[in-house]
Amino acid sequence: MSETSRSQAHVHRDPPSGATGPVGTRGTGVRRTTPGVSELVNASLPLIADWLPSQRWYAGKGRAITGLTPVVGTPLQVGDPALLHLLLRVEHAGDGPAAHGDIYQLLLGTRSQAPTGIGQSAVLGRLSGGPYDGAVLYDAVHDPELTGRLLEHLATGDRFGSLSFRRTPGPGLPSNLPGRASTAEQSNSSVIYGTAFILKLFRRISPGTNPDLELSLALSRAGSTRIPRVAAWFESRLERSEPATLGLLQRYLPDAEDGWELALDQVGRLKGDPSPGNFAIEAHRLGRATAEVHRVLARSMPVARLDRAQTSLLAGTMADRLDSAVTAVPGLLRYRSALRAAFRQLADAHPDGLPVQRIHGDLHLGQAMRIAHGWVLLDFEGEPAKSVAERRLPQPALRDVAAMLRSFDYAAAHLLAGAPPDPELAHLAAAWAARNRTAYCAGYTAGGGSDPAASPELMRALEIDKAVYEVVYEARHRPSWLPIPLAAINRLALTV
Ligand SMILES: Nc1ncnc2c1ncn2[C@@H]1O[C@H](COP(=O)(O)OP(=O)(O)O)[C@@H](O)[C@H]1O
Ligand SMILES: O=P(O)(O)O[C@H]1O[C@H](CO)[C@@H](O[C@H]2O[C@H](CO)[C@@H](O)[C@H](O)[C@H]2O)[C@H](O)[C@H]1O
Repeated sequence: MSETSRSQAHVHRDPPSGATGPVGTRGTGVRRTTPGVSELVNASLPLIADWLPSQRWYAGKGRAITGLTPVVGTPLQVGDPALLHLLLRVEHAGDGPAAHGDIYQLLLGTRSQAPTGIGQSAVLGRLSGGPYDGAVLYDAVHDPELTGRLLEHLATGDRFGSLSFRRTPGPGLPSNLPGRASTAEQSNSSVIYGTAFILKLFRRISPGTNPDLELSLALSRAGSTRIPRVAAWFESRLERSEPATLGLLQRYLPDAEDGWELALDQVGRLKGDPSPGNFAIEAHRLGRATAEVHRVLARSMPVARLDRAQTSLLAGTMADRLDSAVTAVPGLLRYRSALRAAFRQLADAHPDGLPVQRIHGDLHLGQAMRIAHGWVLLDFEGEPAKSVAERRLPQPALRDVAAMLRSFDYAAAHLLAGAPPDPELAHLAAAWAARNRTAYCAGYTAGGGSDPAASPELMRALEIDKAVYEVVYEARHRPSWLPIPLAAINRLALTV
């Protein structure tokens, strides 16, 4: 923590409310306070406060931490190394009086010496005081022995106080695989077990079932092969609310190729290759796969029809999101009236309302993996910036289509980024994006999805809404990428 935030933060050193028994209490649901857990948690808090803001998955960047309060601390292994599972409430300067901060999931390892090969960024520091005085505290995601422990708990369906590990029916899970931390750029943290499984540890925790688990389970249960099969998950009761999903174990796809990487490779070939590959065939297949997933979701989860007033409300939500984005990124102000007009036109174009259903919610090329039998979709969590309640609302299925169209645009724009202006290359990149966007929409329609071309006002509003989200996302996480969605906003505003 910086000196400023350290002086403002108050660290609550009360024992975590759910501190549960040592490993010996597994399976019994018995809760008793383990001697030393609260001392370990308390000794960890100052190190956590320093380390948290630099984590990619930490959503409070730019806001000073004003409080850290342990919610539940569960020792999953004692000794050297020890493994502590911690749910921690983080409060920030500027949180309104009704806000209760954000809850984060931490898996903390302690050892007398840091594990070999662990990167500096995974080490929080040396503990001072408490039962592990002098031991190194680190992010246990990077310790294969300790992540192996988690797989054992998932395999046996253990329970530790409020932590429950749950398996789906089917073949048993191996319990002796060490886990390695994934190096993918992501919003959470993942651990890969051999070539068999991948465990996503959700970092910012909300009460209730995470949409990624909810939708992946619905698709798995419906027999869909368009997602990696769900094998297990774990959850915890937070205060008195329904259990919050903490981790999701799915089949790992070891030979899968990431759609974003494939697209960048194809776009890169536009630079001077006389016979660039034809990605449009893949874009078409991806459109079909998206439609297939939508059809299964529409069969297995609730669908509805927004009436006229609700459609206007949907357009109003987009306008509200634009207004907050303008506050965060004032460069959007000059487009505001054109974009608001596009949202009004969406409502006017659909006087009879719109069909809605559960959707992916944050679809892009990086969420699509190409395996031998075709495309598989990942990460049904929705946009990380939205509340879980918002992410669970049924939406027009074309929202996912519009999001993927933005991704083709991103891949093309990536080719031009940072290079001197080259009108010929810009033309080739724009043509690449247009070709693949068209192929994706054609595949979506051929796969039984509703034809995007039949709803131009809706598609434009959805694409604008996504680009507005991206402007804020890039300003916050990757400022050098901000010109990509801003250029799209400029282009879309000119069509209104
Ligand atoms: N089942 C899987 N098989 C292979 N790779 C995967 C699998 N699930 C995720 N990945 C890899 O991990 C990355 C991040 O996963 P994702 O679910 O999108 O996490 P996050 O929600 O944290 O962004 C993906 O882009 C992909 O490269
Ligand atoms: O995959 P996440 O759930 O972490 O999604 C977030 O990060 C994405 C970037 O990794 C971001 O996607 C944006 O950048 C992509 C290229 O990196 C591009 O293909 C997408 O179209 C664009 O939206 C996503 O918006 C964000 O929620």
